Amino acid sequence: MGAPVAIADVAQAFPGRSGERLALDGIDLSLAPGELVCVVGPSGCGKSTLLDLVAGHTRPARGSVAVDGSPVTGPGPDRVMVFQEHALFPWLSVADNVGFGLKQAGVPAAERESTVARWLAKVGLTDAASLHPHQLSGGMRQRAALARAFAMRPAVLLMDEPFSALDAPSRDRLHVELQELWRETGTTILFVTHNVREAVALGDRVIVLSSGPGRIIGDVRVSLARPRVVESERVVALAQDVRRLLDAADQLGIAAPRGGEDDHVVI
Ligand SMILES: Nc1ncnc2c1ncn2[C@@H]1O[C@H](COP(=O)(O)OP(=O)(O)OP(=O)(O)O)[C@@H](O)[C@H]1O
Repeated sequence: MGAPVAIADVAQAFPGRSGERLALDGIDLSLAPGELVCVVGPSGCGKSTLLDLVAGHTRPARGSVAVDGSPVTGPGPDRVMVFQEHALFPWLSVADNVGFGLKQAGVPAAERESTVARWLAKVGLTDAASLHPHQLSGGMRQRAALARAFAMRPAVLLMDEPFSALDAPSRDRLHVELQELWRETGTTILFVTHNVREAVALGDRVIVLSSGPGRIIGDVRVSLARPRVVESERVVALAQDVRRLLDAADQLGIAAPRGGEDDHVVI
């Protein structure tokens, strides 16, 4: 079996005003088993495009994407995505949402029930099992989405800015909870964010992307003790180093994060 994620010389292009426009170029990235890798970069640098390629929603214009040694040719239950918007089904209870993927995968009812109960307990939603998504807070909804994703035991969990819409206290709590769930399950995670501190707080590595087209300009190993929080002094210091990388790329004209309102990268 190969690396959980192996991306080799990938480019992706989309139709632009004057022909094809490169969104990603020369992307080489491998994740080790159980690694939590964060990808950070300015708005439009291709972070979601990268996740879509691993999820199999799109095929690369060039290069290859493989998961556990098999080329990605389309979506599959081995790759589960968690989005900024929770994407829970509003007409299903929390328990049925968490069990939805298991049901689709043909897991027998008894096993499904015990798996759902276990995951609801892990994310602290046992008492909310019969509620519907509109009855939950934003943090509870994202915890339900996490439970649904982890319950599938994916080879790779793909996370696209899952906590960006939350208030700071909920986000901080979920940072710690995610690190606990990740440690306990050994899941390989590819986590996309525009928040540099979040990337440093969560990642074993932080992959820094430039934009226009998205290229890897940094691969920063983070070896601080866990669980980490975004306010920790050492996280803030390392986030500043990453930010300097982005600024240097900007000055060299190979990235486009400008300080100011339009700069989507936050620290
Ligand atoms: N389906 C598509 N058709 C045309 N262009 C696209 C498509 N998807 C993405 N793009 C373009 O590719 C580039 C990268 O987009 P992508 O959404 O991956 O960036 P991002 O880093 O995730 O941005 P953000 O942080 O704002 O979510 C952008 O210029 C975007 O306009």
